[in-house]
Amino acid sequence: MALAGKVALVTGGAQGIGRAVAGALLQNAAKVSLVDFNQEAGEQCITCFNQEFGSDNSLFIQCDVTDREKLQDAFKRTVEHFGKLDIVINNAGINNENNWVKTIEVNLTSVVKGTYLGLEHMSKEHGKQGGVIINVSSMAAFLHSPHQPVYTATKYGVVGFTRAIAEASEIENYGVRINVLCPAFVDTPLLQSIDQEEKMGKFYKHKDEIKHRMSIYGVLKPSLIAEGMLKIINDNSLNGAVMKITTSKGIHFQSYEPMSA
Ligand SMILES: NC(=O)C1=CN([C@@H]2O[C@H](COP(=O)(O)OP(=O)(O)OC[C@H]3O[C@@H](n4cnc5c(N)ncnc54)[C@H](O)[C@@H]3O)[C@@H](O)[C@H]2O)C=CC1
Ligand SMILES: CCCCCC(=O)/C=C/[C@H]1[C@H](O)CC(=O)[C@@H]1CCCCCCC(=O)O
Repeated sequence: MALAGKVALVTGGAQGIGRAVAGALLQNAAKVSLVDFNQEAGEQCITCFNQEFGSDNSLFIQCDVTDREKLQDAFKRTVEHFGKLDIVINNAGINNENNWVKTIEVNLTSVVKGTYLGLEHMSKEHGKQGGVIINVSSMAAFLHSPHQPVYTATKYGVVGFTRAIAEASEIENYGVRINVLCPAFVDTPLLQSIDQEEKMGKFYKHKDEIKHRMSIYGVLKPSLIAEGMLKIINDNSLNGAVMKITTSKGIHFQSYEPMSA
């Protein structure tokens, strides 16, 4: 998919990985709608983007992705503003083992909802022109952490859901490619949650073990995740792909045994 003139919606786009991805899309002449609940970070981000890429190319929509009506409205406003939708990146995520219900809502339920909304606005089934959806999981879906059981569960869930719906898209000829990206540790504000007892809950006492893992595995730059994201968007052959990004192997793909039945 050539990026110039394409319209992307990025959840959690105001900071961290989402912001890096949005910046890379704008750099490649796409238009971007940032959907994020952090008003301050969103406004700050859009001010920078307007200065760097021109004021007609990005839009900030304040929205909590767990609010289904608001998320639906964010998709609608993006299409009204830019005239169409080509790319959806379901990236918003949190690390909160204390409020684990919220973690499931943000990291998994909202990704499912964002995928279905993406299909509603891009699938040939709905008379639209096709597109690409990328859901953000984590290497936690392959190397679980005893200190983040619910976060781990949501990231396993995102991989399973994405692979299954990608196959449905192929079978039903939706014209939408759906893939999942699994980064190892990335240098973003999310990592600060390790030092927050109110987020780590009873696993707070293990924070040094997580930090030890970080020192072993290293910490990636958000720009590398953006590079992986653009690779998925540009490669029209990818559907149901599970991209992993680690310091040891860089950008690579998980392979699976073909299903026998
Ligand atoms: N930073 C890391 O080490 C890794 C992050 N990931 C995943 O990457 C994704 C992005 O994470 P980061 O950029 O690191 O985090 P971050 O905390 O830096 O940014 C997340 C963004 O999502 C927004 N957000 C959170 N909850 C929201 C909600 N309910 N509604 C709307 N927006 C919401 C935040 O306001 C923030 O702008 C997440 O899904 C995370 O699980 C995956 C692997 C590693
Ligand atoms: C603590 C909040 C940030 C969580 C970031 C994330 O998604 C974490 C993943 C780690 C998981 O919780 C346990 C880990 O060790 C994960 C990172 C795994 C990196 C593996 C890299 C392997 C390699 O380099 O080959």
